[in-house]
Amino acid sequence: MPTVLVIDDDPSVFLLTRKALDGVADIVTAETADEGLELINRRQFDAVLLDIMLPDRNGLALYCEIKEKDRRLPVIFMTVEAASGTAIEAMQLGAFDYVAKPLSVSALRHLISRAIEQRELASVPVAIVADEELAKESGELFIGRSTPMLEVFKAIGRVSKQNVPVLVRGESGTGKELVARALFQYSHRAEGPFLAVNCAALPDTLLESELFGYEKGAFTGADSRRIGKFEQCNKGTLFLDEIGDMASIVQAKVLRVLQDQRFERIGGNNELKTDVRIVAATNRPLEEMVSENTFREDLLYRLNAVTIHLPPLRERPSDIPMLIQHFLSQAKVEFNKPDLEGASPETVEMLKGYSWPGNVRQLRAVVRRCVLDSALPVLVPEVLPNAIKEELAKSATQRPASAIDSVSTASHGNGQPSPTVAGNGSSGNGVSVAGGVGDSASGIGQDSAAALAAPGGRTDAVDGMASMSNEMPFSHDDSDADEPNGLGLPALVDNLFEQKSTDMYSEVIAYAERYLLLRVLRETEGNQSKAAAILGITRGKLRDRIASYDIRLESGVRIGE
Ligand SMILES: Nc1ncnc2c1ncn2[C@@H]1O[C@H](COP(=O)(O)OP(=O)(O)OP(=O)(O)O)[C@@H](O)[C@H]1O
Repeated sequence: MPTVLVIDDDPSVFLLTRKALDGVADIVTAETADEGLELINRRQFDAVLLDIMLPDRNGLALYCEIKEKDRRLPVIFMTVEAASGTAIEAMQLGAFDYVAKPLSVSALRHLISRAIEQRELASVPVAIVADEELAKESGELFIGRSTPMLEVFKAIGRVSKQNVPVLVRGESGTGKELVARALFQYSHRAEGPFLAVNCAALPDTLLESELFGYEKGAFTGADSRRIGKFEQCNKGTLFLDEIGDMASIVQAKVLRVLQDQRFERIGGNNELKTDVRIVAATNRPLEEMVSENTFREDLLYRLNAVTIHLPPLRERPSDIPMLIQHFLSQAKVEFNKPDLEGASPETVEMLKGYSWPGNVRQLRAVVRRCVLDSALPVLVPEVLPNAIKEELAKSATQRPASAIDSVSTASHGNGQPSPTVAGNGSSGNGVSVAGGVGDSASGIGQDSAAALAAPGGRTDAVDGMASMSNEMPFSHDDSDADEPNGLGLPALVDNLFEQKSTDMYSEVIAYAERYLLLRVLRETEGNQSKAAAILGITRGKLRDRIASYDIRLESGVRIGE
């Protein structure tokens, strides 16, 4: 049974708490701060109920001492005070909750049960570590290690130094503006300006003057000449977000800039020249809009010479742990939460399982909200928004049990392990580069892309998460008789004794290794990159091990004869 420490000099509180927690937890009591601290030094508690006004010390001061000993211990403050100041201070310090006396039995029972439950959930090692150092070095990182994101990074590398317009497509919140910034940062124009205009945010006439400027007297209210973004951005990069929302008159003018880099200010006769690279973004079906005559076909052809597609987050769940770590680390620094340790394995699993309709922007918002809401140093599932819990609960009831076991993996026709097996249904071809841009310039290859996304240390925590989320190999129950299920280990050892083996060590290790490889490859649906990440070995080493155990990635992951 869990144990709750109640520190209060009012014996009636002991009685009440005992009644409230009957059958839920044992109670240990202390009447002074010193007595309470001494008990905490001697033994483990699952929650503390702490009075603010103690005879020998202020409860808030004692709270800080308790946290030094055990920062995961949930502490609930009690007070008779009506002033809001202490409540605010207590919550700022990271108290689990704050209740006013007189206490209600049922509310107290509920609150302490919740604290005990969270303490239990938070008592596991964190799956993802919130790392202040990462936040300091990361700045505006563009994160991704999934195959489609590596394709995006490679495409940025291929085209960033080419002076061509780029069209970035993808759902809202997938990082289209980050692509535009990366294209700018890795271009010859990096010393020039980068300006962004959201075409959907401005009415048509305002957008036109924003982009092209106007002369004094061009229209009522134009008291002086105004320089537009195309002029301001000379020798730089202009990001036109939501280009599908641009009115046709503005489309025509933008087309002219794209064709010969010339334009006039509104109300002006002088033809002006500018040298601007345009990166445009949209989530709208521009081809359909062309057939409906709401978007100019010639502008679409000009813009989509190079197109970069950003995949939605649900198609690249392997990026989620790294993104969580990035946002957690940032929030830890920004919200000044030095005690924040990270996210529990269950929380990470839940975040990985959600569909993220708002993509990375939504994930960022959720992580930040959780950091703000969490009273414990470890983010546990309880702090997740209801929308996530509800969706996961719904999909858990709908998922057929057999789905978990089905492994379908691509392979080369020759039956050899495929070096690039695509998991989770994503094509791995997130980027299409058309016309005018050769393959020669490859500024950001796989390695630099990973470096761009993942400064040192980050992957360890992510790998730690992945391996923790798996079952222990030898307890895995696998009914397929052709494959080792780990359960035969004791029998194997017995057998080897019987045979008077002189090579028991390598035989047992080989058995365990084969089982482990198979289990992890099943888990990743044959995706070797993911498997290598989970195992904490390089892909080369994994390929080598797969070959040496003759594991074939065919319609299922199998170990050969
Ligand atoms: N891969 C990523 N790594 C780190 N942060 C990301 C990533 N993708 C998106 N973000 C963050 O998510 C938020 C939304 O990104 P961004 O504004 O680039 O999306 P968008 O696709 O342009 O959205 P919209 O279409 O709504 O304008 C930003 O805070 C951005 O920094």
